[in-house]
Amino acid sequence: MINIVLFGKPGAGKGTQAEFLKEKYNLIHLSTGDIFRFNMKNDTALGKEAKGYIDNGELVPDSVTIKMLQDEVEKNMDSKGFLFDGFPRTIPQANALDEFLKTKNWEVTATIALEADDNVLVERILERGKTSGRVDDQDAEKIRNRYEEYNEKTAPLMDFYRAQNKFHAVNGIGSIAEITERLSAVIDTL
Ligand SMILES: Nc1ncnc2c1ncn2[C@@H]1O[C@H](COP(=O)(O)OP(=O)(O)O)[C@@H](O)[C@H]1O
Repeated sequence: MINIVLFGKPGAGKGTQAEFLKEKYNLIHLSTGDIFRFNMKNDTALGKEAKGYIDNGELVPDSVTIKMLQDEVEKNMDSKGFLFDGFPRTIPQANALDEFLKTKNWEVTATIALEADDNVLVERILERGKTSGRVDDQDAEKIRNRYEEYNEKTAPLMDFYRAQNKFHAVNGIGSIAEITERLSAVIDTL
């Protein structure tokens, strides 16, 4: 069982890299952002609840997100491991994940951060916004809000995982293939 948390600011490339890593290591990719967007598109109760927060670049409340994530893990109990993308994003989420995995006799194996400069990331998001249809990708103020949420609520997770000796960082600037190689180099040591 190998459980990897992909970590990084909005636009860092977590989703792009997860697509390659899940094939290479035979992991289930759980992207909370993708799950929320799927629910919004299908207008489910969960989608309706999350939409206001997401469109404004705010985090969805922990209670909603934690429950959703646990349900997705439960649906994939026969997997060889998970690639968590966009979760945890707060300290309460990280604690909930640890406790939940413990009930299965599992744990977070490692957290790997994709690092890149804010200016590069904002450019990437605006570029993605031209085609993604994501409301939260198209407006500079909403993007700024996501960075504020990240700095305030998500950045403290680096110390949380460092304290457990589970934090690794790789340079997120380069070609997609180069970055997959850098991530793989870390995963291969686990
Ligand atoms: N773990 C989470 N906790 C709370 N809200 C979340 C979480 N994951 C995703 N969301 C919501 O979904 C939005 C989009 O998520 P995602 O696609 O992962 O964003 P990004 O490209 O900004 O990293 C977030 O801005 C937030 O509103």
